[in-house]
Amino acid sequence: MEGVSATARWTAAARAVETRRADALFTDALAEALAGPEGFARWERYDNPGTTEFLAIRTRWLDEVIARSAPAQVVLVAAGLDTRSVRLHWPSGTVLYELDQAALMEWKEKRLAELEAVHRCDRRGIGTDLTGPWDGDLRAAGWDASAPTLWVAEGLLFYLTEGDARTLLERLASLSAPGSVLAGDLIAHQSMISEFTREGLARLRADGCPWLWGTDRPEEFLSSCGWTPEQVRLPGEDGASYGRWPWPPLPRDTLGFPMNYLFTATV
Ligand SMILES: C[S@@+](CC[C@H](N)C(=O)[O-])C[C@H]1O[C@@H](n2cnc3c(N)ncnc32)[C@H](O)[C@@H]1O
Repeated sequence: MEGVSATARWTAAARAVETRRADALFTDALAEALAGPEGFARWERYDNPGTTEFLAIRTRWLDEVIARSAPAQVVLVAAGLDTRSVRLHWPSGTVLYELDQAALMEWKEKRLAELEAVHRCDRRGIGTDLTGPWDGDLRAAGWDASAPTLWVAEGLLFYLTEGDARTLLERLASLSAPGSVLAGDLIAHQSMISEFTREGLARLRADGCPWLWGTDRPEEFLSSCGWTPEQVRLPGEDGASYGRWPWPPLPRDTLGFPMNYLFTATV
């Protein structure tokens, strides 16, 4: 696994670390095996104050969005080594589509089979490039354009150029039947210039998986892509702390601090 795909092992390692805690916000029993030594090496290499805490909060927050929305079809846009198909309880009949780069999906299928993973929904993995015309691959896998979809773009948008992220979100909006929801995360532009993240950013760049952009106006960005923002939260804010965020929530215009936005939006 190379380039940006390898970042999936980093976030799997972060889920494994959370899983080991007595007060874990979720249990991902496969994360340790999926991360492997490479994932843990990256977890150490990219760690910044708040990074591991944020990844745990993000996972839990999106788990709750999924539980609340409970749509019949869910698409993990850049699924990486996510194991929600195994670890969440899905209403019967749920179809979960996982999109990610072909090499990653191939590796993941093989590893999940070796680990004898038992999926609790109808899971369909699709290898595709999210900067290309990927929706044909999704349709071919059985996705129903006439039914609402919950799209989950977790840990993806800042690895794309702003133009590619915009094209992707616009395409998701145009594909979405009424009642569809988009959930995910964005990084703040400030994080790209913060001293706190400088070393981590340089390491990501050196490893061929740089963060490419961020925005300090998440609501405006989502609206301009055809989405109506519903919830936008910084870690530590109401409903996005879980006792895991060690600092008070920072005002949005606190310059120089790394920040991540969690969001939901509707069409
Ligand atoms: C940090 S990982 C996040 C994975 C997963 N959502 C998680 O939270 O663990 C970023 C993922 O984006 C995927 N990705 C980045 N650019 C992509 C593209 N153009 N097409 C498909 N997948 C892409 C990578 O392969 C990788 O799995």
